[in-house]
Amino acid sequence: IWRDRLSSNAAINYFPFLKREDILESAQYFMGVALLAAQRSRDPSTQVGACIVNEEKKIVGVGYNGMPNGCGDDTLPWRRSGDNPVETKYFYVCHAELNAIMNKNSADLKGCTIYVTLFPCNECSKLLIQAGIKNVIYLSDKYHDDEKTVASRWMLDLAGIPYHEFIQNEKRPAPSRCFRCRCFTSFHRNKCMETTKINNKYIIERREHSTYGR
Ligand SMILES: Nc1ccn([C@H]2C[C@H](O)[C@@H](COP(=O)(O)O)O2)c(=O)n1
Repeated sequence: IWRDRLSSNAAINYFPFLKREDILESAQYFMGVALLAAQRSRDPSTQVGACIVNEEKKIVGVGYNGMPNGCGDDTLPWRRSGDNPVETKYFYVCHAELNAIMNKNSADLKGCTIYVTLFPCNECSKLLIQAGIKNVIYLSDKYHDDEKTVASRWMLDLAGIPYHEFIQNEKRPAPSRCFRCRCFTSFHRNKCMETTKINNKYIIERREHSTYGR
């Protein structure tokens, strides 16, 4: 019981190999990066972020929707509709996926996964397919029934690229704890490591103990 009451600072002295178990999952981290990137967008109605991750789970490209470089955020229109389509944003804005691909910091994107806050449109899916991206994880699908999205899904299906909605992991399972000492170090779930400090040195011994009685 007294170990339960130790502050985490004190606990690390008694259990030098103690590590945090309730860390951010990798998928949440990558979608989090995409959401953060989206906050850089100047689009007043829809901000989109994309994060491309390679097979080693390394981030290799991040982007958000914005006007092309050098074209000026204050010059081109941000509105959605107008008498003339030339006066709307749609002819100009670079999508998050395009920017994430163009910002890539690796030789190619073959086998990568893209985490994107909005389902890719048909133009973006063409880019993703041609870039060799193998998996799409999206957050919002608010244009699900638009013709562009229907065409997008068709192409992704034909190219054999799976797409999955990102599911927020709201209720995480409690991290496993040692039954006896209640520490969070999963590898000794039933094997408690007793640590004693003798002559300023930590002596660590493993003690088997039963799983009953917490
Ligand atoms: N997969 C997508 C889809 C759209 N975008 C960008 C393009 C526009 O800036 C904005 C959509 O604007 P709305 O029609 O909702 O006013 O989102 C993107 O980057 N990636």
